[in-house]
Amino acid sequence: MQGVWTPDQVREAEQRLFARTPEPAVMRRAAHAVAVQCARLLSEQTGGVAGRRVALLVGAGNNGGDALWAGAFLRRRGVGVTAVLLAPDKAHPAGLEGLRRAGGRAVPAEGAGADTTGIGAEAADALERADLVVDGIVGLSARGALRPVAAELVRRVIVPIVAVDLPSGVDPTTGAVDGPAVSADLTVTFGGLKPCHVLGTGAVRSGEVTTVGIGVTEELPEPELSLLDAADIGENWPVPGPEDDKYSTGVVGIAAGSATYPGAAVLATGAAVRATAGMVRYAGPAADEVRARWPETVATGSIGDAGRVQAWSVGPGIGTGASGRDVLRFVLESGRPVCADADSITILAEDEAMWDSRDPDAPLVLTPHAGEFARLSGAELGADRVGEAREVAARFDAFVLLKGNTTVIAAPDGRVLVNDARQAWPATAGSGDVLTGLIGALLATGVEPLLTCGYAAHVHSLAAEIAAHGATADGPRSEAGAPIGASALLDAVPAAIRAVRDAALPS
Ligand SMILES: NC(=O)C1=CN([C@@H]2O[C@H](COP(=O)(O)OP(=O)(O)OC[C@H]3O[C@@H](n4cnc5c(N)ncnc54)[C@H](O)[C@@H]3O)[C@@H](O)[C@H]2O)[C@@H](O)CC1
Ligand SMILES: Nc1ncnc2c1ncn2[C@@H]1O[C@H](COP(=O)(O)OP(=O)(O)O)[C@@H](O)[C@H]1O
Ligand SMILES: [K+]
Repeated sequence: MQGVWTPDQVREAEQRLFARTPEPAVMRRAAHAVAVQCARLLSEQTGGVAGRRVALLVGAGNNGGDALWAGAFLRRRGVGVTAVLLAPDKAHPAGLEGLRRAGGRAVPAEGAGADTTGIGAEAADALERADLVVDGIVGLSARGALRPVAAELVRRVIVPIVAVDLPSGVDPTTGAVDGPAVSADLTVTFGGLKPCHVLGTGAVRSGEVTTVGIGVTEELPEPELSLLDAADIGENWPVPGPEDDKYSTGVVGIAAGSATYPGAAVLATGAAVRATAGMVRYAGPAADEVRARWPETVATGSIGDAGRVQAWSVGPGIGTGASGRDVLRFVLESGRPVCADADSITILAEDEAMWDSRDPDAPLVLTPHAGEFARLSGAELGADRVGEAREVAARFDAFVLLKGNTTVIAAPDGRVLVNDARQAWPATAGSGDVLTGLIGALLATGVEPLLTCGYAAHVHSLAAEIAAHGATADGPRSEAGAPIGASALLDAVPAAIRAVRDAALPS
């Protein structure tokens, strides 16, 4: 499990560190780590370090200070370093002095010989000749997108960019980008990951992320968010043991689909069949279709005849009319853990009385996409997906899995897990039905709901990736991949489970 800390948590940890280690020494540690990574990248990209050229984009604060000190370290390794100062009067004085002492030079971003964009001739020249650019424009104190001059400098860069702490222009707390921003090849961050490295567009803009401790890590509190590793999941994915039978490994009920939408039933049921070893019961109007596709399922036309289950997945394709409401009421009253998806979320959002059916002691998982989330919360989803998911989870005393490229999972007690898909292949109709089936199956085996959602989201996105890139049985793995449908995603679920379980094997 990897922790993610908010900018405020990191700042407070830094203050505790400064009581032991003076601030300039901490900054030099941070800058040295940036320089080491720059040298590595220069070496990989150009075959050497000495004699190469680096341009530093330097803003008004300590982030710019880090970049200037990193430039001083690089200068000592024979790199030609030019700092392009966005705010020459405010550039970190000690860093600037350090760079100059080491033989580096500094030029204003808006200097003499400016063209119509306002960029000075020396700054333009430094960028044109650079083998690598360091982004020290703004760090933890960033607000909003890059301002015009910084945006113009960044637009001109055609070589790899190393971001100091985070890619400038990305919101540190939400990962949102609402205008020009840096796209880094590598981000060197300090103390621990911040939300912008793992959420939304920020995760993409960060490129490869390297975390260096610089003494801050030891001072950090409990993380604000966590990411699960494949090994965490593989180690705990429920598989049958010698004493198990089909009941002890969990019986899940799937209440999904309708005459109009039998596919939702087939996909959700199939996911449950593939996720865990126990038994899958299906109840609903698509019983014939489900039986035909999944003969191992115990299928019935009516929810009242479904039989005993340890958890329910309800919602995909049930409709929001009277029959859908009856089905939802039945599972909420069952006292079993419930994963409520799709139409059942819409019903819960519209009909306050439906909540009265809920057994308050049974965990409820809600799996909205952005539109369904807006119905629940009462407003369009904003940039702060973590904050909003946490708020809705607390309000409804439910586990909320907010879907998207980055899936945010919030527990009612405030814990948050994040799954970054790092690709978008699951963005296909019916893939949510597969996720519902995975979650129900894990809940039935007794996995704790927050972890259930984390495991399911990870395996779901990994299955999509495996399917898109070609499972081994289909031939050689493709680097580029191709679009998939939800059925292909479902077919790749066992391969994804095998991959996470293999990741947990002792090496
Ligand atoms: N406190 C310390 O000594 C340490 C700080 N560190 C560095 O310091 C950074 C934080 O430094 P600061 O708090 O001084 O602030 P930043 O360097 O993040 O920001 C500086 C200033 O940039 C301006 N700014 C905000 N948004 C902008 C935008 N969109 N475009 C252009 N300018 C914008 C603001 O006026 C802000 O005060 C960290 O990200 C890290 O890189 C590291 O050196 C570790 C130690
Ligand atoms: N751009 C994307 N990148 C990665 N995953 C995505 C993206 N868009 C959607 N997903 C995932 O695909 C699934 C879609 O679910 P949902 O919207 O309920 O679809 P449906 O109702 O058609 O089954 C969710 O697991 C979601 O997290
Ligand atoms: K930066």
